[in-house]
Amino acid sequence: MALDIDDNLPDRETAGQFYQKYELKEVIGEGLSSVVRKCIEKGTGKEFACKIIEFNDDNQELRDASLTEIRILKLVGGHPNIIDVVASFETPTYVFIVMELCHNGELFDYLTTVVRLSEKRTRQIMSSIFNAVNHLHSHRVVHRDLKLENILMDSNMNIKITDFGFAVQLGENATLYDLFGTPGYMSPELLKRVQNADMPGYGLPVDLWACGVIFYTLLSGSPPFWNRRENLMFRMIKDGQYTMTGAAWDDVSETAKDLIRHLLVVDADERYTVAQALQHPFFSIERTQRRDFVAKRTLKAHIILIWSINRLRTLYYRPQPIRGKELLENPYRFKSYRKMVDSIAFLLYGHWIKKDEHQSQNRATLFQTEEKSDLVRHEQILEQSRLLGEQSEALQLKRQNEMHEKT
Ligand SMILES: Nc1ncnc2c1ncn2[C@@H]1O[C@H](COP(=O)(O)OP(=O)(O)OP(=O)(O)O)[C@@H](O)[C@H]1O
Repeated sequence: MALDIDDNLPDRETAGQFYQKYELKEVIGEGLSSVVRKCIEKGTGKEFACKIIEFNDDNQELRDASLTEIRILKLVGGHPNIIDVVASFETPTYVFIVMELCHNGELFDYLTTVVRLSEKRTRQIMSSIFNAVNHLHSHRVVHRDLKLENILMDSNMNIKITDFGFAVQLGENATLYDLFGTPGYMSPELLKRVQNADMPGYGLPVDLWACGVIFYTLLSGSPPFWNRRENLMFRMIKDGQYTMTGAAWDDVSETAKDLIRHLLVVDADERYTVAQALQHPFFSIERTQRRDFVAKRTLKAHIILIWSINRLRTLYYRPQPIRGKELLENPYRFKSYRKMVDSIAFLLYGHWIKKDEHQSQNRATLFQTEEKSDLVRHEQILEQSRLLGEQSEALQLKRQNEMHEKT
């Protein structure tokens, strides 16, 4: 939603240099320490995003951090999966970072609309993320805040890593000690170090842990580590306590799960590096599919294809019988009902719930949500269930009629 663009705009006198070149437009995002607005380059009419960081005399730390962010962005710029910075401006009270504009927003919002992604789409996204991380790590830059909200999508749905506010460039053999990041994505070694000064520092592997969390969340629609009580969630992280069971994982390949297991490894020395992740068979599936023409294999593929089409057709005309008792015990077993339960849960809670046997996790509460079970919601739920029920009955009837016509 576009906010009033005259609210809290940096004044034109102090930020004259910026205003000579750009015109600020509506707010498109907000962080803890910044506001991001759309802006137009006056000479060309091109659209960009502008991150505006405001600080006062008491907050020189924020100013220094913003300047480090710009330095790092310029150092790693030019990679197709890292946000491009086109200009930056400093005044005594503001820093402006002008970046390419990502029209399709955050990966987080995209995932919220589709609930979870196919393995194929996840492969494309994770490949882009790992390629970007590979580029960062080749410069010894550790991002420290990789998460779904910091991964943007441009107008072609290409992935762009952004928000380098916590990023640092490590010296040779240097390690880090401070608490930076977002709770659900923090690595065990970072948490252990913060709680115990005798523990060694942390480094590049924290980004691979965060990649594991993102990977897991894309495939299942829920985060691997979640508990309403943060200290319990931190315990789960430190123990590497997560599962890949439940309906969401049924059709995920062993290859994908194997890569997740190599990323969510508590011991940072045992965890995959980004180079190892990129070499994993999960990413060679598409490469191996592009093989040379072999007549026997092609014939076999065609036979399987025809068999599958016939099977699908049979399934369509003869829908799987739904037994009442089974439906009551495990509605998720039936695809048609899975969607209905999801929609009702979404209306009730205002966010997606995790569908595993414990019913204990949900993705969005990790990023704060409130239960929205007021009267209006209940009305909506009843209406939604009624409509879904009608739709399902109508579909069954239609199929039966089609069956009759065919026989
Ligand atoms: N280039 C861009 N194109 C489109 N939207 C953007 C762009 N850059 C940032 N945003 C939006 O603005 C939000 C805040 O930006 P960013 O994460 O860089 O700010 P921040 O102050 O560092 O945030 P945080 O407090 O989460 O660390 C992003 O999550 C995104 O929704």
